[in-house]
Amino acid sequence: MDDDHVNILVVLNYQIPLITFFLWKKAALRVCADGGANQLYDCIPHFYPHEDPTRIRTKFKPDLIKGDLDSLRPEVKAFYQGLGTCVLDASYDQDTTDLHKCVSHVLNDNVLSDCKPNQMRILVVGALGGRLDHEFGNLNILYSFPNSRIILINDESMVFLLSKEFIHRIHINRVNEGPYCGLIPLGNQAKSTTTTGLRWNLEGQSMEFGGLISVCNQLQSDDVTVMSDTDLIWTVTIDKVKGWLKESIATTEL
Ligand SMILES: Nc1ncnc2c1ncn2[C@@H]1O[C@H](COP(=O)(O)OP(=O)(O)OP(=O)(O)O)[C@@H](O)[C@H]1O
Ligand SMILES: Cc1ncc(C[n+]2csc(CCO)c2C)c(N)n1
Repeated sequence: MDDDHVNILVVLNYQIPLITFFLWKKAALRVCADGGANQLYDCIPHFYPHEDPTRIRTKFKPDLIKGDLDSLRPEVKAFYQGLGTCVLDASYDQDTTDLHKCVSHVLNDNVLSDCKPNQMRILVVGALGGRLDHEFGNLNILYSFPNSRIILINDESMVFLLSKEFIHRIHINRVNEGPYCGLIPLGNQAKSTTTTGLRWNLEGQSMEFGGLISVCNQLQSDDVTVMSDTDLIWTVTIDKVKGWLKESIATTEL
């Protein structure tokens, strides 16, 4: 997380993980996808039970709410608009998800002056573990914007796409990440994948659903390399005790 990229946080309409508070501090822009704003509004006072709810909600003000706005509650919209949050209605589009609308806006509409799309890292919370159709929609975002840096993240896992165009060298921050990982050929057969740095490396094998897919693999090095003829989903677990999660709420300045 600590490199040259500009972090953009997108909050979805599902349980807000603890790591959100750590990512909030690191983000240059905070976006809620439609009902993601309800989640934020509702959960903040629970995370900070000793604080005045309005004061603490004001501290966690999103910059933007975008979507078809069929989930955003009127009092939540009014509250954040009153604080200056920009609310964008894209209800004319019923073919793409609210997450798609947010990511497309962030990448294409010059939301951060001086920051080009290739400098951005979009961190999405609330994408994993909920409704399965939404979860597939959320994974589909990785395939819809394959040349962008988009990470789905919760307190258990982080997930991103490895494009077949590159040989990937993934640096593992072992304080926060591991020990488990997976390489998933979602959608297509991967005819040949080669890895290093894993307990069960692939050596040119084929992977496909119904046959071999690499789940419950383990990290064995601080650097993992992956080369494949097909885009692959990479996922790695997040250590629940150390690192980011420990820092998450405790160090948030109020
Ligand atoms: N249960 C869930 N599990 C995982 N992701 C979810 C879930 N519910 C919503 N999301 C994500 O949050 C975004 C905003 O959801 P919201 O409930 O506001 O709208 P929706 O009408 O259900 O979704 P959409 O308009 O995108 O179809 C969705 O685009 C999706 O990415
Ligand atoms: C084949 C097909 N399946 C589902 C939808 C519906 N849909 C997809 S994304 C979305 C959310 C809009 O915010 C809705 C309603 C569609 N349009 N086309």
